[in-house]
Amino acid sequence: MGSSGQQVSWKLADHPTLPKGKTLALIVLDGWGEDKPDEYNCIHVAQTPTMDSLKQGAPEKWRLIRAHGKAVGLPTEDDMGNSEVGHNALGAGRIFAQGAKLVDIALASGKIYEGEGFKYISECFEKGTLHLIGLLSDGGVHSRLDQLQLLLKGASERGAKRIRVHILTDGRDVLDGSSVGFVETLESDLAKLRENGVDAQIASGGGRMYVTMDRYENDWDVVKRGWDAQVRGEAPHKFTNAVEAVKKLRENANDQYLPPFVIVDENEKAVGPIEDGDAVVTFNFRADRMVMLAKALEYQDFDKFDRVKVPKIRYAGMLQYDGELKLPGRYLVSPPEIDRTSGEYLVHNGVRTFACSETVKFGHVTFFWNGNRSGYFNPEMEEYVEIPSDVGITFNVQPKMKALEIGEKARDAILSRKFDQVRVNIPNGDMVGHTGDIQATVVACKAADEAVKMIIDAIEQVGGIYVVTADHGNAEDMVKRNKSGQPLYDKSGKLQILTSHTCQPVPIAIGGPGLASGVRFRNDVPDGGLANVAATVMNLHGYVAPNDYEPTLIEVVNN
Ligand SMILES: O=C(O)[C@H](O)COP(=O)(O)O
Ligand SMILES: [Mn+2]
Ligand SMILES: [Mn+2]
Repeated sequence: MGSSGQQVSWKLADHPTLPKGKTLALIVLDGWGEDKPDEYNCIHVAQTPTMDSLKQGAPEKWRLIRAHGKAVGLPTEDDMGNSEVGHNALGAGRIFAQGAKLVDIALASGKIYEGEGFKYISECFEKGTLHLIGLLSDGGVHSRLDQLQLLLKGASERGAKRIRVHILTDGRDVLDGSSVGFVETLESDLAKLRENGVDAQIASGGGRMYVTMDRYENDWDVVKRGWDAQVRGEAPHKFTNAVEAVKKLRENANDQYLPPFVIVDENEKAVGPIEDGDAVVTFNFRADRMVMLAKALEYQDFDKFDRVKVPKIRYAGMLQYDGELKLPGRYLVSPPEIDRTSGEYLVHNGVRTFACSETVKFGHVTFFWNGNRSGYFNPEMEEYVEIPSDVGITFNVQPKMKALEIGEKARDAILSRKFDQVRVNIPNGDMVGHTGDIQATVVACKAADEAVKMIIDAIEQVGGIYVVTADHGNAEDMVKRNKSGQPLYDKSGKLQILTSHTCQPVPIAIGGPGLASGVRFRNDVPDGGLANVAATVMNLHGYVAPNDYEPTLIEVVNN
């Protein structure tokens, strides 16, 4: 059954000319966009002979596709792409209105306050405190400040009398250093609420990569540090004012890595630990970096760290973060219903699938790829392999990450001939790009290129096909620029480093000895984007995609 309750016909039609049974490697380079060559384009600076040679195949075997804005279901063309929406589009073959947009719509119409989730938490407003936990920035990747502002206003108008905000500073989807301004804005909003008789304050905080927002269970200590501050009111740093806290802590760390702090009153008492009878909302719409906290808040049996205190709360996510685990059970906005993904179709049609990445991107080629569902569709047909990521480091100190190991696992899976599709995410360009370290990102891009070579070589050996693409840009531009493209400097003359993704298109290349002659990119889908890749891949497996999928990027010409 489909999620709409309709019977789904899983059988795919045979492609009129393309054969089945070719081993296909599907390589996603994370954070690998196309941009003009200059010294801040780390992909250009790095030695990337494999990707360079693929580019020689343009326009028939190499082209660019869109990976940001409306092409991936984001609200506007100014929204950069990200891994969630990118892998959702790649896997699902259709464009779904994504969390950012769904929350915008629910807030604008007021429907957010009419749903089960809000009713559930609002029953605590009379006696308890409303806690809002999430990423404080306007990055639009995991959360957005304006959505938090509307929620604060809406909740207070609907009876919340005591509100505590637990902030996570960004500097990863937005410029490092911007956290101070976001905290100032939030403080002035909370002051206005106080003037209107609502007891509203920031209660705790910390940098997103060090506090709370780990993903795919890479390092539970990150979540524990947040728990101690948010729930227990305990942290190594205590301040009476959040702006002062962030300014002070920034002396020794950047926004992403600020240590945890709590706000205390004049008696050194934490102003907002979470207590019995309180309501909690995690206001990020994106799933991956909220799932771990959601588990800690929701599960009775929980053994990932000692929570010490487990208050009886009413908890809702901004969205439901995991459709398979139904986590959390209560949420303010229904998530996009990403059903009938290409992975599910292909498994039903006998395509044996192998997927692999290292921990920090593992869920991208599994969970996001499969429409935000954890687990297998059919464990007999699929194998997902996770290579443990390094823990407790910033990736500029290990820019090669596990690219080689991912390449080896994919190579072995291809050579085993046990799989029809071998799918990987190679994280380097993105994870090192986010650190803002240009030299390290150059090393990262070279390592990613070497991993691609290893996989393509294996495909050569088995007579298979490769598809190489990316989920969004990052490493191809490491500086903030003005409208005419010139790098920007701050007041002290320092280059403004861009740690975030970009709005650039990404490459897609096809090839390999198994690619039937006459297969080439069509030139009648000039606006093609990530969502067009699924139908393309289905063709290369010998099938025609379902009618409602975005059109394939390839055609077969007689030669
Ligand atoms: O979560 C992150 O690391 C960033 O906010 C976005 O990066 P990703 O979309 O590539 O994961
Ligand atoms: Mn990504
Ligand atoms: Mn990223």
